[in-house]
Amino acid sequence: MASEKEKMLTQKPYIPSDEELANDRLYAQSRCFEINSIPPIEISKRNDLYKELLGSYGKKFLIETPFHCDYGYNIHIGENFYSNYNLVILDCAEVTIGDNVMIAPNLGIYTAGHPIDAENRNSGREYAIPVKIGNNVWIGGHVVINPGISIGDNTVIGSGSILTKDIPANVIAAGNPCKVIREITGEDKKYYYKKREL
Ligand SMILES: CC(=O)SCCNC(=O)CCNC(=O)[C@H](O)C(C)(C)COP(=O)(O)OP(=O)(O)OC[C@H]1O[C@@H](n2cnc3c(N)ncnc32)[C@H](O)[C@@H]1OP(=O)(O)O
Repeated sequence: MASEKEKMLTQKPYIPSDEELANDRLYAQSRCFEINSIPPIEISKRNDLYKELLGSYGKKFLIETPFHCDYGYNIHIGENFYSNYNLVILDCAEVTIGDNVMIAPNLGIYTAGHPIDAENRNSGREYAIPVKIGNNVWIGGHVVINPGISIGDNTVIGSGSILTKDIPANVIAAGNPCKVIREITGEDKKYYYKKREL
């Protein structure tokens, strides 16, 4: 019979209070506590702990603190990753982040959820669906990414957005719910912000 962890990792409903999963979370929470307690000047010590926690990572990354996650081993970040303060990743399923991704403060990536029906929900089961962020994506502050969402390459997500559906490549998307505002074109190469020329 599949363990609760196997169920979690294969997108089946699972019981998160299971002992193996509770121990895995305790390990990750303890690592996050250590990471968040390290003075910013000791950045290489902090990065060594991130490397022990994360599933995979590129040669260059900077994840400001505080940082919080559930398991760590389900998080895969590409080359040249930057996250500002207070990144929260509920990585019950895999969270795959491409190369050259920049994240503003207070992003929540939530792979997990609970059944809508109260009786099912009270049974203690939850589910987790992977999240995927492409290459060269910039995500503004105070964004929430729901379970199962993917964001295409080169896309910009506006501050305060709630992602309930996949967002394609090469667009600006924003709002609650997050929708495409416009495509990014060659014209954008001329400016850095609202017709301010580079
Ligand atoms: C890595 C870091 O730490 S970054 C530091 C943190 N910085 C941020 O979080 C800033 C994020 N920036 C934004 O959200 C910006 O609004 C951007 C980059 C997404 C868009 O900027 P612009 O291309 O200049 O878009 P522009 O201002 O022309 O807006 C176009 C339309 O989209 C709307 N819009 C733009 N941003 C958002 C948003 N975040 N939420 C909802 N609507 C938005 C505008 O109101 C406008 O609507 P209208 O056509 O009805 O008037």
